[in-house]
Amino acid sequence: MSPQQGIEHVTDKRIRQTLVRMTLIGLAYYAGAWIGVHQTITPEGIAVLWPPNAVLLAAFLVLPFRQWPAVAVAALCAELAADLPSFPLPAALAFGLINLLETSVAAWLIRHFTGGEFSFRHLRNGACFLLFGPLLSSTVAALLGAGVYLALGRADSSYLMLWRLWWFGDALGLLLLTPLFVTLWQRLASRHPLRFSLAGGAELLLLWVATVLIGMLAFVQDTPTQLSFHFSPILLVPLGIWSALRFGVAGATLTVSLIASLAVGHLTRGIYPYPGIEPQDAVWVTQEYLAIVAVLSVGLAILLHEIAQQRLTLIRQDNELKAQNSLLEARIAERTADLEHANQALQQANTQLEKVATTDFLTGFPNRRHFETQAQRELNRLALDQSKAALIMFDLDHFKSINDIHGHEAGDAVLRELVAPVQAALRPSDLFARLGGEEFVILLSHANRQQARHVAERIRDALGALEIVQGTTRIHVSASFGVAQWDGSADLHRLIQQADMALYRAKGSGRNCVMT
Ligand SMILES: Nc1nc2c(ncn2[C@@H]2O[C@H](COP(=O)(O)OP(=O)(O)OP(=O)(O)O)[C@@H](O)[C@H]2O)c(=O)[nH]1
Repeated sequence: MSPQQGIEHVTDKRIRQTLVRMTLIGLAYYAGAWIGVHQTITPEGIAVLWPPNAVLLAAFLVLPFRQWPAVAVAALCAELAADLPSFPLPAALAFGLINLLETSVAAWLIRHFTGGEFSFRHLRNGACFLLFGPLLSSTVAALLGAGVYLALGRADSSYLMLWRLWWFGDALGLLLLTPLFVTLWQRLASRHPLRFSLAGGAELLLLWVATVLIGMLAFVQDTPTQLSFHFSPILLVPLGIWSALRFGVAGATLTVSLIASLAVGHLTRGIYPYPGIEPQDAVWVTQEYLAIVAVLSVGLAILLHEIAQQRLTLIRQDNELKAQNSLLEARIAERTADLEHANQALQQANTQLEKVATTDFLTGFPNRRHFETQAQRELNRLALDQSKAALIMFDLDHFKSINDIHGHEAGDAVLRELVAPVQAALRPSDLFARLGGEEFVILLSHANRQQARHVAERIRDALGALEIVQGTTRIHVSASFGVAQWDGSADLHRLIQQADMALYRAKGSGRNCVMT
């Protein structure tokens, strides 16, 4: 299908739809007018309710604005068809225009103040309908309609009486039938027009059977000789409430319509419900009664629907909130895990950094800086205890020659391998560090000069026995030692200086010896 053909197809479909709707509305309007004239007029000539305007208002409420002119034409034709046998053309035209004005103004105001798609599902919509429909538009239309009646010269009533007749009939028609038509229209247009369970159907049947039975008794003016119990129309109110509670707006509008048809059926046959009052007043009271039943039942149904909707919205919002909460919790857990991970990595990096900062990279033993910190702390502790300590410094002999002869790598290997025998000669509490180059230092806690000298000799022997294998070469080393006794007050640097001077003397005395 080409785009042009597509557009034509859509246009044809719209025209067809509009024509079908015009026909349906015209027929419904005509049927309403016929029922209004033939089925709702009491022997006193009072039209209890006027249905065609309810058809028109429902159409204006549910159809798009662009279809309003078609609706108006259909309604006008139907009005003329219904009126012309009994009224002259100008009067029929005037009635049609008044009805159109009443319903279109009401629909425009209702839709303007409710916004969006209209339905009897919100209290605001119900209130706007009540205000702008039966209360406002019908009142004003009745002023015009009564004027036309008076102008025709056929009425034997006063203008005020004619206005009241018109208003009550119109308003009651709108009140009882517009919610029914709108709700049924929307039900039929929806995907699931009828959703009924067997139990629900049975309950509805019971409700309507009860309504018919009570209605047959309630709208009859009984005399004391008939029944000792007076069936008042008030007995039907609980049934209206029942329908609202159990069957929503659709059920309530149908039940109210059933009650209305029972009431109207009796009134038109000259049977009046209220004992002791004039027939005309009984009609007024019945009209008021029907209006109250309609407002109560349909209003309650709308209120319940709105509460249920709000409950659903709350549940949905609550679920969304819960979902967002769990999402948030998951994110927080994720972030916390990330943070813990980062924290661990940071701690590892810190430990690594601290190790690098305090360790000699070649031997893996404390470096000078770390030794100085540790040793100073140890001396402070020993000073408090008034304990002894001694310091050994040793330096490999002719290390330069090892580097020169065997290479720097071999020199490194010597430095690495001497650590184990030195450590083996020490206690775990002794502090051993590489000061730099081929120079090492040892702090011996609780040791005097003599004990330190023994340790130094033990290390010297161990180093002398050390054989470092480099390929085919075997390297032997010796070291010179300087020992200093801590005097308990001198600081670490002075102690190192004294040991260094002793070491210097050892070097001067031919090396491979211990000097104190
Ligand atoms: N392989 C190697 N050599 C080092 C390292 N640190 C210092 N040296 C070398 O150690 C040597 C020290 O030489 P000197 O200070 O002359 O001392 P010596 O040759 O041991 O002579 P005396 O101490 O007087 O017996 C230098 O050649 C430095 O380059 C190191 O980490 N690895």
